[in-house]
Amino acid sequence: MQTCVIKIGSNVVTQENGMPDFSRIRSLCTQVSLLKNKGKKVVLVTSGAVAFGRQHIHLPEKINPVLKKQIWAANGQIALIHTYQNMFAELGHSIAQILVTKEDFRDRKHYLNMKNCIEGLLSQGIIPVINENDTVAITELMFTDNDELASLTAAMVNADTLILLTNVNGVYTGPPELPDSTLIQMVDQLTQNLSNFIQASKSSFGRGGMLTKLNMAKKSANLGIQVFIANGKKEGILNEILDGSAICTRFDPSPIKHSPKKWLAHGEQYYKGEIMINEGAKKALFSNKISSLLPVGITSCSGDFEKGDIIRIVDDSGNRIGLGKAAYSMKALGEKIGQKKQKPIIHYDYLYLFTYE
Ligand SMILES: Nc1ncnc2c1ncn2[C@@H]1O[C@H](COP(=O)(O)OP(=O)(O)O)[C@@H](O)[C@H]1O
Ligand SMILES: N[C@@H](CCC(=O)OP(=O)(O)O)C(=O)O
Repeated sequence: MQTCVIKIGSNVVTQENGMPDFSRIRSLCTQVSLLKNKGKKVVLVTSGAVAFGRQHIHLPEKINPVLKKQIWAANGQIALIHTYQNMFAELGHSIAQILVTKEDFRDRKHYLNMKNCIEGLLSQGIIPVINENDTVAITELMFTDNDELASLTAAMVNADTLILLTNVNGVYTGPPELPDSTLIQMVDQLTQNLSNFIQASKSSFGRGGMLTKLNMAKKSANLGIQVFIANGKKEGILNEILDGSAICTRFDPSPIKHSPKKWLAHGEQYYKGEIMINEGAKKALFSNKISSLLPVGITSCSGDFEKGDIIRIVDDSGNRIGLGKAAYSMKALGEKIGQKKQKPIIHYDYLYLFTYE
């Protein structure tokens, strides 16, 4: 482990009665500090703004639930980040707050700016502490939950490890509280689909539940990032993960993907246009040879994309094939469709095929 993104769930930073769990947060800060002292780079993604805010701000029942969440998050984020700031300061570390929305991952420029900032912080030994900007991120602008944000962050900073800390030891074969349920300790490419094991239940402050954790863990592992879903309430868990003794679920990583492909892997909700390709182009993309996508293999395009936007590729039956970064705009492509000897619309380095998943 060299660069690690650690996601701390709402139910890790709160007690069962919903009050902030300061001793747990202190323990995690101490554990992170130990990792840093061993030379590891650590990025934290922490939930808890809503849970912290709810403790201090009492709102009338009739207020719209979305507005309630915005108010609690806007208030609670202050206490949450101060808690981390004070506790890390006692351990001799500086932190930085980064609040993000999905929009920041959509645009390659925003994405690279954010990536540069986080890398800059890491190079100065500062711990980036990330949360979703819940005051602006509502409905379709929202990440599924912070597990998705953590997984996007791990891909962005080229982390080799992603740790999703929650209140159970990992993924079980049934409800974790039932004696028949067993912990799945290792997941790899050959492991059968686990989603049937997951119950819809989640913590009272959490959002996505175990299913998002599972999906995000699989996606990250496919990009070459090793993932652990582990119990953040367990004392010394980070050190146990580091020395291999943790009782948790580990997702074995596939070979590492090139960095732009990692950005694209999470881009399915962000694409701005779609291009349909013919059978010959499909064969070329899926062959063992490194192939960029050329206009000659394109039969039609739709949407409105500019150079640098993410575009989705479909085959002539409309099946989704992959995503890519447009090398030029939809307008420029319109004049080249079906023509030979034109510049690739998607360069191989910026092409992500869904077969990787
Ligand atoms: N098969 C399963 N294995 C493990 N946990 C499960 C499973 N099915 C449902 N869960 C529930 O998922 C919860 C964790 O998800 P969530 O509440 O979103 O956590 P967090 O707030 O840490 O993101 C656990 O507390 C557990 O009750
Ligand atoms: N941004 C929200 C986190 C929501 C969320 O994803 O919670 P969780 O499922 O516990 O990680 C907050 O800080 O309250």
